[in-house]
Amino acid sequence: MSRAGLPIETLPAWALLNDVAFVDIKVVNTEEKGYGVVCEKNLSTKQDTSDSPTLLTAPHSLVLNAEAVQEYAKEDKSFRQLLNAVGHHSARRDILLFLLVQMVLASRPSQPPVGVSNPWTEYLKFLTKEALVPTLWTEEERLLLRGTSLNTAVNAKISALDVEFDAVREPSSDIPCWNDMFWTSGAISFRDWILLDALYRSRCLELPRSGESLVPCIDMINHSSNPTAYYDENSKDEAVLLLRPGIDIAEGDEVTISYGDTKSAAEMLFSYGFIDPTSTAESLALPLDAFPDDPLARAKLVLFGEAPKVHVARDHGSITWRSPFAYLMCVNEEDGLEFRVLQDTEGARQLRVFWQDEDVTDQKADFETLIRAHPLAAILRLRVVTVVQECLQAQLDKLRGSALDSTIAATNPSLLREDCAKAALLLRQVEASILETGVEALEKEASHNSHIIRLLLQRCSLLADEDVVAYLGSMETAELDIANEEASNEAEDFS
Ligand SMILES: C[S@@+](CC[C@H](N)C(=O)[O-])C[C@H]1O[C@@H](n2cnc3c(N)ncnc32)[C@H](O)[C@@H]1O
Repeated sequence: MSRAGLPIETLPAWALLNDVAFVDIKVVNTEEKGYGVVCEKNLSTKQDTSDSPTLLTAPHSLVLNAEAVQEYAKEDKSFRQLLNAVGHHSARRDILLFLLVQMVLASRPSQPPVGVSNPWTEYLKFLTKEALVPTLWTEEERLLLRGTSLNTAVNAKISALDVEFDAVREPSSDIPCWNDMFWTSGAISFRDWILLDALYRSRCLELPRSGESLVPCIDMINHSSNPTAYYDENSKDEAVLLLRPGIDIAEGDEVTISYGDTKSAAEMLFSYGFIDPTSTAESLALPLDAFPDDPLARAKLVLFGEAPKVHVARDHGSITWRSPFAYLMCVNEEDGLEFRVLQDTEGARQLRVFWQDEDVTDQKADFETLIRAHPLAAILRLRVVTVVQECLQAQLDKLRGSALDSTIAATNPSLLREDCAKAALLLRQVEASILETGVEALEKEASHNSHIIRLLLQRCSLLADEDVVAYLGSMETAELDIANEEASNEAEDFS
């Protein structure tokens, strides 16, 4: 759907009409970040201990959240029909449906109306440049993400959006005007739905009282790791932009906020379409597969209830990791794990998990603590460390095995936008570096753990236990293989 655009120079007039107040700041076209906000005079909060100066105020009536969507629906019959047919699923989906209606209105000013115009219909015309989030990358560009933690996530998101678009389209066929838009004229496409999702994700704010919301004009503020401003809601429920304390900002300087200082490079690229190397937390999340030969794998996955992951983070060079599922994955019946299906008082069947005969269903994500009292705790922990290490190593191998140069060489360069290639390269470098440090740290942790186990076993004469000996034996063989490999690599070093 082609959306009409409005020049940014007309935003002050829109703001005036809709009670949005800009104080000493204005929206400009920046070089690389699309629109942004700059100061119109020098401002300082260095000396002043009074309240932070307000730079922008937007009335509560313009804050677009789930509640506001319900209010708009009261005024607009065709939107209400659409919302009742396919909405009330989540705040996000309701807001996307509202934006869809505004997008239709903005693109078909002379056609028979679907929906009622409101300030958002015009405001959308200022947002013509979409964030380059990977769901909007071409298929060729998405190949640049192979081997990164985003590869599966982006493809899964596109599939989920496809399912969601169908769920929106199907019931709308019973409403004549929407049947025409979605089916007969085909004016609304899947691409439009992807665009709306990207727009929402890259501009959504978390307000203290209104929750997940879009706020016109405050969504023009770009991100920095050294932000000069922050947003909030005041006592009149207006959304406000405030200068941070202890800030000196000169006329012409950009005013920035933080989009989240704990977001990883992959999360920043996924949600906002850029990676700021100075501000991303050094972390990544990888999917973790259950053991294919584990007879309890299905029960463990059902009980766990969310996609199993390994989270790795690096802070000042040292690695921390977290993977609640890895702990559940590494315990079995012989260790004291048991699944039972129990019937509650209303007759519903529930999957419960028992550890050492105790119902620990409520602690399913904390087997790290539960295993501590087990006589073979050190061995269980070693299993987990090995699983996590293998997960990181497999990801590193994937990343190295899909080098960016060869992907670019195999693709028609005119099909790749420079910004996408640059962002993919940066993501690959960041993730490879974290994975390398992670694999090294986990190797050390595994070898330290097996050393401790050996000492413990010697002390307890547990070496008689055949299973333990066999397990340690296989660990040792693997370690020996690595050592031999290293020795043969060294032999090629003629220096
Ligand atoms: C909330 S909007 C900010 C206004 C936006 N620049 C515009 O033109 O409408 C967020 C988008 O701005 C861009 N952006 C914000 N901060 C950035 C930064 N530090 N570097 C590059 N792009 C940035 C990204 O495209 C991001 O998805």
